[in-house]
Amino acid sequence: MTQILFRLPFSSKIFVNDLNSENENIGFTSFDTLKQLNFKGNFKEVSPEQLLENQWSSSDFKFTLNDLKEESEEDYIQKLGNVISFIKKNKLPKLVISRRKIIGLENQKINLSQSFLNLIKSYDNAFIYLFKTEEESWIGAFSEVLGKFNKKTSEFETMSLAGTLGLDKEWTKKELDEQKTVSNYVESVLKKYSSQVKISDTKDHHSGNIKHLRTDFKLKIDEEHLSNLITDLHPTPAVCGIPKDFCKKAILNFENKPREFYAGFSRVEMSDDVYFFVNLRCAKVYKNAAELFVGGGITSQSNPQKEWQETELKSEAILKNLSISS
Ligand SMILES: C=C(O[C@@H]1C=C(C(=O)O)C=C[C@H]1O)C(=O)O
Repeated sequence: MTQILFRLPFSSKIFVNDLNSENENIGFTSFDTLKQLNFKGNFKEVSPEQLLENQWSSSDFKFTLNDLKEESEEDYIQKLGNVISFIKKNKLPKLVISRRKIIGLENQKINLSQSFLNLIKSYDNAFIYLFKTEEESWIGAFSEVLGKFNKKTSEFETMSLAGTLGLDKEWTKKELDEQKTVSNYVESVLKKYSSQVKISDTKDHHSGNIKHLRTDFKLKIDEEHLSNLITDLHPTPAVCGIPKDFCKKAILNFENKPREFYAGFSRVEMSDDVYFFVNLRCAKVYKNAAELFVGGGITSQSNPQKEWQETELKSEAILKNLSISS
């Protein structure tokens, strides 16, 4: 059965699609935009207790991950060395590279309903979701907004989110430049849609054990331009790079497999607002394993060892909330 559970940022309500209508008010688009997955049904609120009455477990899935071998730290660090040479040669401000961390589940299972509830408790500011179809299941929790459109006021909001450090560390030029690249890109796209774009100061954005730099943008747009604007914005240099198409090709060459829904985006239509969230801090769950997708912005200033550690830190966002048992 194709079902999705979700909770919007700063909300206490959990929704499930009720399968009773043909409406498709929630869906996901893959990073390369070639795959779309929409869920039918109206949204029905459910309580945590109701969720736990009918628990989703990885042991009920039929799909398995065939190749459980993951990219080693050594291989990833070596690859990042090549990425940095490529960035220098092509004078790229930034290129986002990712990997998959694999958690094998030999004689173990993940209680996905409980994991979803754990994520809700951990991340008040995040969009949290869990879905399963006949072929795949994903779970994710992150707070990066690609767009939020209010149907009554026509106000559109987005953010530039980049740069990653532990909570106790001080920002350096590397992260400030990296985030500025994203802000400049977002501003240049938004200016095509309005001459009045409001831009906030840049501030810290906390996400569990790490922090990012964030700038907010607001403007008014015609509703008919919403989907073009989203297509224009995606993928931002927070998940891809500059120039966009050149970096998309480079990502395909450097990464071993397509990103699927990782670094793509979701669309959630509620009565007043339409939300688009960047799908980061997420995992694809199989009967025998979970694949955690993690990446980071690489620049000519990057230190490969630190970039590896950054992906390890990011993987904890989901990993420490997975309810795994034998
Ligand atoms: C690419 C990821 O995160 C993105 C990249 C960041 C960075 O490079 O510092 C920070 C936040 C996200 O926009 C990820 O979580 O996998």
